[in-house]
Amino acid sequence: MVRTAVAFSPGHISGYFRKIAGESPALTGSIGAGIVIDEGVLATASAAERREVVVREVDAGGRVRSESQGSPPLEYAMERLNVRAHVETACRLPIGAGFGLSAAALLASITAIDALLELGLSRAEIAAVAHEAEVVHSTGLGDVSACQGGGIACRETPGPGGRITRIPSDQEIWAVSFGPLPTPDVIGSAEHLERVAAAFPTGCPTDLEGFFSRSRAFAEASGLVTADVRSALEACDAGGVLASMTMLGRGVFATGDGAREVLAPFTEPIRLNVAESGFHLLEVRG
Ligand SMILES: Nc1ncnc2c1ncn2[C@@H]1O[C@H](COP(=O)(O)OP(=O)(O)O)[C@@H](O)[C@H]1O
Ligand SMILES: CC(C)(COP(=O)(O)O)[C@@H](O)C(=O)O
Repeated sequence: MVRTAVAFSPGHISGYFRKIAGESPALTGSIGAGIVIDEGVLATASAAERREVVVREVDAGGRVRSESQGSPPLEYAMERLNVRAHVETACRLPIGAGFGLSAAALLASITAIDALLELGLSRAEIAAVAHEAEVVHSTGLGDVSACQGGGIACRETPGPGGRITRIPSDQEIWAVSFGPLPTPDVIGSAEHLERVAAAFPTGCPTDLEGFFSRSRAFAEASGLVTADVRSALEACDAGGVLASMTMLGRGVFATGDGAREVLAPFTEPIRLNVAESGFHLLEVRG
């Protein structure tokens, strides 16, 4: 039997963020808040002579919807660790749509590689490599920080070692995705970042409602709302449903009575729960 290690990381819907630029990738990141979600990325690592990554998007029944080879941030992380491995990732949520899957893929894959090759990395070391890969590849700023634990996470200082407060919640979250919004296009643009910084709300939320109101105010002031997102937000407003835009994706997330019904006419809503915990190893076989 081939020896494999399997790990999971939750994804993260960012509600609002502000880039904090530091002198190195480790000191660069974002502050802001988001929901760590129970859907994310499952990574399976096995021994290989080269660095190989297979990325799969699967449906609710586990059937493969799309398959591709390679993941630049993940290959960067393997290079940084000076290891070779074959990694397969699987996710049910769409990639690039603001569900923090690049960070989840990194955290799950590095955790699996660490177990497979018995590298002895601590959680903080896994998060540090994942965060550096995100920053270097402009695929995220605060998702790795958030996905170290569960809840509605408010990041008060940048980087995976930063100060984070977490509020647990058993409220259902409903999300729709109209397609990707490439993260590098936004966080690599000085103009976008300036507007995003000016839109940043003050203080950390103390409950889900406070998180939604801050997220929505940010989305409106950020200039990032697209026409399809606008239509869904207006429908939520008309139905008295708390909602905002998935940062950074062309999507909407909502909560409370009627959220699913209001979003259903747009495209199939996805049901999510607030995660209870962060990335973790599931098993080592063989
Ligand atoms: N499930 C995954 N497995 C491997 N790599 C991934 C995965 N999801 C995202 N990535 C990497 O991250 C890049 C997209 O990053 P980004 O636009 O930030 O997506 P997201 O919003 O889902 O985090 C992809 O091109 C790929 O290199
Ligand atoms: C919003 C974003 C910069 C990107 O998030 P995603 O597109 O999901 O990778 C996130 O990392 C954050 O700092 O809040």
